[in-house]
Parts: sequence; C-alpha cells; structure tokens
Amino acid sequence: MDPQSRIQELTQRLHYLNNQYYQHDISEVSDQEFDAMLAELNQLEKAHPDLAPANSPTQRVGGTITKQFATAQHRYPMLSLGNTYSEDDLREFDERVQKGLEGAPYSYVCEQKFDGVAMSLHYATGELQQGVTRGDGTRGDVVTANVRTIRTLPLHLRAGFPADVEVRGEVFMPNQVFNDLNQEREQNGEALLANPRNAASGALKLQDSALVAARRLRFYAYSVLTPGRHFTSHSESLEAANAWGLPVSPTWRRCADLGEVLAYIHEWAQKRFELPVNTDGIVIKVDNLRQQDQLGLTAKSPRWAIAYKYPTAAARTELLRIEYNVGRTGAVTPVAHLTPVPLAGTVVKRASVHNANQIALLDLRLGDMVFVEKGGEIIPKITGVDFAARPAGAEPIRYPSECPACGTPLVRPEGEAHYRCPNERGCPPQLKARLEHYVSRKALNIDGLGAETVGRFFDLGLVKTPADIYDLPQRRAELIGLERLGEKSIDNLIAGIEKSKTVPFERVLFGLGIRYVGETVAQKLAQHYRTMSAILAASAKEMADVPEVGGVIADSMALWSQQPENQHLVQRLQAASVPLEVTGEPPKAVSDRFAGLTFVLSGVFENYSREQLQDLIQQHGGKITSSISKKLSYLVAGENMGPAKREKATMMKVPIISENELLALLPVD
Ligand SMILES: NC(=O)c1ccc[n+]([C@@H]2O[C@H](COP(=O)([O-])OP(=O)(O)OC[C@H]3O[C@@H](n4cnc5c(N)ncnc54)[C@H](O)[C@@H]3O)[C@@H](O)[C@H]2O)c1
Ligand SMILES: [Zn+2]
Repeated sequence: MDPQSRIQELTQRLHYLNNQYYQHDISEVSDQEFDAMLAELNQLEKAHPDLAPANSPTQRVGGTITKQFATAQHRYPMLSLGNTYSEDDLREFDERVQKGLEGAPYSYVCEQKFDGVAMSLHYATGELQQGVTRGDGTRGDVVTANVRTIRTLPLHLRAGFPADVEVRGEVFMPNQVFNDLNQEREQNGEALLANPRNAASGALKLQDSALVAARRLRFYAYSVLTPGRHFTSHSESLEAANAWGLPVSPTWRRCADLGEVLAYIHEWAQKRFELPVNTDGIVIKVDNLRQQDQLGLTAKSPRWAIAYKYPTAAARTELLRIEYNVGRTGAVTPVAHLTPVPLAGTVVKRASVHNANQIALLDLRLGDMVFVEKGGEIIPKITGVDFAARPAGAEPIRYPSECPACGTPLVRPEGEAHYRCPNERGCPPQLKARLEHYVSRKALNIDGLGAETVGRFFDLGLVKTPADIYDLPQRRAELIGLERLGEKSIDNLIAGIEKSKTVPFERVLFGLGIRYVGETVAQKLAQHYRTMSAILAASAKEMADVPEVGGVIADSMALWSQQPENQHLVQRLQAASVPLEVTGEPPKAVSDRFAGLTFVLSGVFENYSREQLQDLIQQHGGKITSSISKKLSYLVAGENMGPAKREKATMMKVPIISENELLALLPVD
C-alpha cells in the first residue's frame, strides 16, 4: 500500500478507536495493538511530513467531552504521555533529556501508571471547588458532584497548602470493588463491565451521584500545579500533597539515573499485581520543575516524561476441561480448567471463556494448547489457540443442551449471550445461590447464618426457600445435633434471624434475588410503591415508568410477581413478620398543584439536584416518569440535555420548561 493510503487508513481507524474508547468505554483492540498502529502512523508522518493531516491522532489528546455535563477550560492543558514498550526507547528518551538539558545534572521520579481516568481538581483556600475530566486536553467535563463521592478524597486540605492549587491524579475503581460489582451484575443477569478502567470511566459519566457513590471509586494524586513557583521539584510536590491529606500512592521513588529507573521497572513488573489498583506501566518524570519547563511540551505530551508500558502478560497452557456453572438466575457460565501455569505473579488454573459464542469463535477443543492473558481484567481469559499444537482428532467442545445440574433443556433468549436453565423452582444450584444471596451482607445480613451455613442447610434439605429460614428457630433441637454447630452457635443464629426482621423493606426486596432487581432498583421500587403488595399488583407497563426502572427490569419484576410460588413465598415471609413495607410516614403532600401531571427531568440543573426536583414535584402531587410520550405534561430541561430528547418532545408537542419555570409553577407560600 502506498504511504498516503496507509496514512489515511490508520488515521481513520485510530479516530474510530479513540471515539469508542473515550466516548463509549469500549476497547475493540488491545492497548498494545492500538499503540503499535499509532507508532506506525507516527513514523509514516515523519517520513512524509507533507502527507500528515492537520488533526492527526498523533498530534492530539484522544479524548473528547461527553455533552452530558457542563464543561470547563483547563488552566494548564491536560496532555497525554509518550509511551513505549521497549527499554531501548527509554535509553533514547534519556539521551533526548540529556541533550535538552545541555549537560546539566538531572534525576527522575518513577511512579506507577494507574489505569483509571485522569482528573483535575481545583482547591481554593483548601476547599475542593471543582473536578474536571481531561476531555480533549483543553476542555473537560465538570463532574464535581461525582468526584465528591470519593470517600478518600479530602474536601478540605490540611494546613500548609497554597491558596490556589490544581491537583491532578487518577480516579480508579479498586480491583476488589470491580470484582464484587461484576459478581453482583452477573447474578442479576446484567452485562459485565470489561475492566476496572472502563468501570471507573463509566461511573464518572453517571448523572446520579448516589449511583456513583455505590461504585466506591478512589483517587491517587500524582501532580500538583500552582501559579508561580511553589516547589522546586516534582518529588517535593508529591510529599506536600501527601501532607495536605491527599491520597498519594507510596509506590513512587526518586531515581538518580536511567539505571535506577530500569531497576524500578523490573522490580515492579510482578509486584504491581499486588497493588489494589490496576496499573499498566511506569511513568518516568524529570524531577526538577525548572528542567521540566526547559524541556517543554509537544502538542500532545510533555517532553520531560514518558510512560513505559509492560507487555500484556500471556502464557501458554493446556485446556483440560470446561466446567459449566449455574448461577442464581440460571445463567450458565463456562469456566476453563487449565494445567496450572504461572502468569503475572499468580498461578493460573482457571480462565473465563465468557459464553458459548466465545467457545465457537476461538474454536476451542479439549487438549488444545491455549493462550491465556491477564490484561485489564482480573480473571485471566483465553485469547487464542495454538493450532499447530492441536492433538489429532481433538473433538470440538459441545456446549451442553441440558442443565448440568438438573437436566432441564437450556434456553437462550434472543439477544442474550448466556444460556440459562429455566427450572427456577427446582434447579439446586439456583435455589442454593438464591438462599446465599438472601442472607448476604447487602440483603438480610443474618448474623450467624452466612452463605456457607445456609448452603449446608440446603444440602441437608433443611431449607429450600428464604421462607424456610424462619422455621429454623422451631427446629432448634434438630439443628443442635448437626456436626460443627454447637448450642451456642445455633442460639446466635436464632437471635440473628430475629434481629434481621428489622432491616428496611428494600433490602428484603433486593434479597429475593429477582433478575435485574439490584440494590438501586430495589430501593427505587420500594420508595415508589412503599409495600410489597403494591409491587405485586403493579403492571409491567406501570413499573417501567418509575425512574431508574425501565422496561426490561419491569418485565422481569412483573413476571416474578405472576408466579404463584412467589406469591406464596411473600405470604410466608409476611406471616414470619419480615418487613414488606417502608416504615415511617410517606413524604407529606405539600400541595396538589401538580395533581394529575407527569414530568420527565433531563440534564443537569443549576439550583437543585435532579433528586431534589423529583421530590419537590412529588410533594406537590406530580408524577415522575422516564419516557417522553404525548401524554407527558412537561419535560423539565437542564443544561446539556440530549438533543434527541428535545427533538422528541418538540415533535410530540410536549412543553419544555426550565428549572426556574418549574419552580415558578409552584404555589407561593
Ligand atoms: N484499546 C483501544 O482501543 C484504545 C483506544 C484509545 C486509547 N487506548 C490506550 O490509551 C492510551 C492513550 O491514552 P492517554 O492519552 O490517556 O495516554 P496514557 O493513558 O497512555 O497516558 C496519560 C495518562 O496516564 C494517566 N496516568 C496514570 N498514572 C499516572 C502518573 N503517575 N502520572 C501521570 N499520568 C498518569 C493519566 O490519566 C494520564 O492522562 C493509548 O496509548 C492506548 O494504550 C486504547
Ligand atoms: Zn438447572
């Protein structure tokens, strides 16, 4: 291919991948492949400067703003980092630095390259004022409310800080949180998040900061910017940030020369997997700030820093067998069992293959030598087969057509990746997982009755549904006879069952393990309907209009309500005095000004949060829904409302009003 066409091709492809990555949190290719294409384009452009397009991906920061938030201009541009996968390139970098500094002595700071989302925080007189994403490097999204939910982030700095300071760092989702979240999503039948970076980025884009808080994001500061000269070196500023109470990862180190930099890189190649956060390399920065200025910036990245990226950790091993696990909602997930192989600091024995499509796509066969990779995800995955090493006559893997646990024919609903076992009432792993979910921390959290014990009771035939748990106190004598359970632990368990009858209704609803009814949805449904009987009586159509609920969840909830055995379960829970309604007074009606009117709220509001406006409307007798239809009374538009919504409302002749116009409709008291 001639250079011109290749440049065009690469440019188009990289623009597209950038857009997927930054706008939609999707990586269609690995970072390594992306970086290789970018490096190729860079070289072609250097060889043919006349062919380089003005807005080439080699010349700009890849991100963009999202149009869902207000935006702000960065005081100092937020750039990308030059990156490399080779130590030779680091030597060249070091030579460039040496040349640029004209022989003056210099040293480096090495830091972990945290794999999250870059964030700029502005503190004025020590108070957190604003959080802005990197965006296109010049302007970013203002996500202050979301950033405030990060609990380790100080809202006020401790003494000694300059009056005006910008702190930069990485917002990330700890690996443990990511794993928990995905486990929960898997059980609820929701789509899994690809990796912690995408999860953090997606969380920051949420409009409801209560939902962001549930994602338990964290922050590490790695740079401090002040007008005027406050520090002489980068390392000094990291120490100061730490002293002001900002979280700074203690992993950074001063390195006197390239030799020490390389030693740091080698040292962390394995150790990095023990950190609570994903990293994808090491950032090397010239320590002295005056020298940083002297070296300066290119349009895209500073000349005084570079990122060394570790190659993706991969290993080759034998595929022994595939086990099919049945989850709480009946979803069947294949897990590959492998000949144990060391990979990135741990010994890998199992890998995920996601679903049946993936098995076919990879053309997996038993006995194959397969490649496993540990990338951004925590559980390694099979990425390919060494076809040359395939044993003769290896049989393709046949995905089971029947449930491995109960023999019921599996079904695959259209558009879903997983097969599922439809035998909700009788499939043992499903029943057991539902019990485990019911007693779990975020649901009933029954003291003395953990997942293990309830699983054992299930195996012994003592309990089958959550309602059976409440019969346990009457079977005290029988339980005391059980191995490993003394009189004391049984009495604890009975006390725990009694005590759990004080949890709020929403946790019981969540505990029932209804597909798609996660913590937040349970909360919204409970708030809206207030009693279990009202939820059982609600139609799918009606529930779909409850904010945050929507069609898929409403259908699933309604389907559950229709099953006689579920109605029976609710009756038994009721008889056992399990909380099935919201306690306390319903929010007091202030007026009936909005009686009979329906509202959709969209965008970001100036004076009130969306939740506050919703409460306000409800207090005056109005109803909130989520979909725009001809019957809608008002669309209340905030800043940055999506253009599609406006268009739809205009087409359906729904009046569009602002926050202030809404407030003006209220009676003056
Ligand atoms: N797979 C894909 O489809 C795809 C698409 C686009 C981009 N990418 C990846 O993203 C990279 C480009 O992203 P980028 O422009 O954000 O650059 P980058 O992620 O390579 O480097 C810059 C970023 O590093 C982060 N960082 C983490 N720790 C840091 C520290 N200690 N000090 C300073 N910064 C630190 C900051 O967020 C900063 O914005 C590409 O090189 C590629 O690997 C992948
Ligand atoms: Zn089954």
